[in-house]
Amino acid sequence: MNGRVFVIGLGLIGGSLALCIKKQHKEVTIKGFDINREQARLAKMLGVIDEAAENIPEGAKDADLIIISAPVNDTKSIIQALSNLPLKPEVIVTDTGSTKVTIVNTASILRKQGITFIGGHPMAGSHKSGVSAAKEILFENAFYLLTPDDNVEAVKVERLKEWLKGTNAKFLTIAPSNHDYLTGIVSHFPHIIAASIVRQTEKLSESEHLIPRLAAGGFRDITRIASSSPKMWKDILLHNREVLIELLSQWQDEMNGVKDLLETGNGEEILDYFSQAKRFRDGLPQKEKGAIPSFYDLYVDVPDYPGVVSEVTGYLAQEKISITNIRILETREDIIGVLVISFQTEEDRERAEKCILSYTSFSTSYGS
Ligand SMILES: NC(=O)C1=CN([C@@H]2O[C@H](COP(=O)(O)OP(=O)(O)OC[C@H]3O[C@@H](n4cnc5c(N)ncnc54)[C@H](O)[C@@H]3O)[C@@H](O)[C@H]2O)C=CC1
Ligand SMILES: O=C(O)C(=O)Cc1ccc(O)cc1
Repeated sequence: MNGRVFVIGLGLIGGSLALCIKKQHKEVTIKGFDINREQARLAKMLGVIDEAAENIPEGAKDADLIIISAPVNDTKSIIQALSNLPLKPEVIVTDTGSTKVTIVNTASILRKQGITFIGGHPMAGSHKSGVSAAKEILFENAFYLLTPDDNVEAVKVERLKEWLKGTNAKFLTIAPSNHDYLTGIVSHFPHIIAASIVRQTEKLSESEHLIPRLAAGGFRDITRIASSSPKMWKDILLHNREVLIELLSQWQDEMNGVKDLLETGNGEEILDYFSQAKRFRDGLPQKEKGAIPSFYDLYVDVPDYPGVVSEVTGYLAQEKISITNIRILETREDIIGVLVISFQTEEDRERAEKCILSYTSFSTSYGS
């Protein structure tokens, strides 16, 4: 496709979408604007956008596609600002916000002026923020939820999907309220729980100084998302209050149930509690990237001798397999047990496994 794209909010998601669009549609010109001039400057320097706009009116006036990728409350104000501007009549305006009801309602102001707004939410990301974390592979295989109104022509939705084809995401159309309910369950609520576990641990560590050093492995896995942008999550919680309040009530009942199990000390029921959780967790589709994306992790059981980590990464480098992350699961402090190496694609993980098995006798697995 040819034309002009304007991205407002040049962070992780806006930057990644700009990269995807440029990869697929080489002829387009991508302009960007960020309220934080440093992010805009960085976006231009990294080649994420072609030009930085001075302000929203300048970037919006001749755009064929406008993508708003700011925190959800700022998205509301940006929609309001766009509604006061002369836009191309055929422009498509979309957003990437993690909530949809409030945003889609706010966008009725654009619809009244004959401007097409299609709510969007690419359900992949990370706890990192900012354009420097942007990558064109971020949305590969992830769900990309779209919430067009009934009066949006199907051809416009198809055009938006064509613009976003380079994401290699799976598009799914859904009603805004259903969106907020479902993402409340699988994405927003887990963020509250992760933050609450970290906060409880922080309080307890005031009197137990060993806690931060012991908080490895599972603690880090379950709390990774507590390192996400506080501003972004403040906005999301405020937009999805009702759903989250209901989920919190259910969670409190769930926790009271666990407390009862502990008080009665019924081993059979405790076993059943964990077994049922394991059954559902193990049954989740592994190839699917959900709201909480998994990277393609390879677990390598390594013996503990000096240089074992660089030995493994050296083999991968020889075969030109890039890794996105590497960490050590410690079974005992200072003793390497398992290396967890993350890859961007499933294919890279498979190649890496073959490579490690051919050079070493270490055992490997995909975890689950
Ligand atoms: N981080 C994630 O994993 C995901 C985030 N989202 C949603 O996408 C949106 C963007 O998130 P990220 O890119 O992660 O955040 P980010 O923090 O990396 O980037 C947001 C950018 O928007 C800019 N911004 C804020 N107000 C602005 C305004 N009025 N005008 C222009 N720029 C403005 C900020 O300066 C920042 O550079 C949010 O609505 C978020 O809920 C959706 C999917 C995943
Ligand atoms: O880092 C993670 O695992 C996330 O949870 C990413 C994420 C954040 C917000 C979304 O709306 C969708 C995905």
